[in-house]
Amino acid sequence: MLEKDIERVLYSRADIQKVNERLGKQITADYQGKNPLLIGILKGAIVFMTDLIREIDLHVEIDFMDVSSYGAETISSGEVKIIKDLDTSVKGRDIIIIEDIVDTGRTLNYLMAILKTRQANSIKVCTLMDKPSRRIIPVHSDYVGMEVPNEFVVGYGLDYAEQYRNMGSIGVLKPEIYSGK
Ligand SMILES: O=P(O)(O)OC[C@H]1O[C@H](OP(=O)(O)OP(=O)(O)O)[C@H](O)[C@@H]1O
Ligand code: HPA
Ligand SMILES: [Mg+2]
Repeated sequence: MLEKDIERVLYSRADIQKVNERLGKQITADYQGKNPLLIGILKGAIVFMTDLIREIDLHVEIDFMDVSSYGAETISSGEVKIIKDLDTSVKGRDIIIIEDIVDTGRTLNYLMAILKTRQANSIKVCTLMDKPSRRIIPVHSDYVGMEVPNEFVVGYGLDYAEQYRNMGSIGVLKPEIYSGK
């Protein structure tokens, strides 16, 4: 039903699962003997994060932050604010920020600036998708699932006007969806 609004599927559920397995193995290898704190960035990262953590064969903890810059538009307003802060102290912890997508880089840049002041032992970033063609602020991601073209993508946690987060695949919407038909 949801996929009828999709013009082009970029990644199927099976494609995404393979990416999650690869990222999970990398993180498992890199954090041997550690107990990383995975910080999911609401709301987009939740679907990815729930699948990714089950591919990590380590003791991990999870927490969430909501730092929002987009309204119902597909273009960023440029404004970033904290909607929900962490419940856990990151002092001395090895933290991994979990994002669904890095687009302009504004959200990640803001998050890094905040988290760097909190004395974590290490800070790394794992993003399912990277859209480097849209970057406004240079940011570094340590684990990247896939690079996506300069198109607005939905599904697997990513929304258009809060819809399509529950679609299993990732794709590009038909233009008529934006024009309200
Ligand atoms: O690199 P940027 O241009 O900052 O864009 C990336 C951010 O935008 C989206 O979140 P959004 O603010 O839409 O909130 P949501 O996750 O609740 O949809 C996405 O989940 C990233 O957090
Ligand atoms: N889709 C959904 N949400 C987003 C995107 C995107 O391509 N880029 C930044 N937030
Ligand atoms: Mg959004």
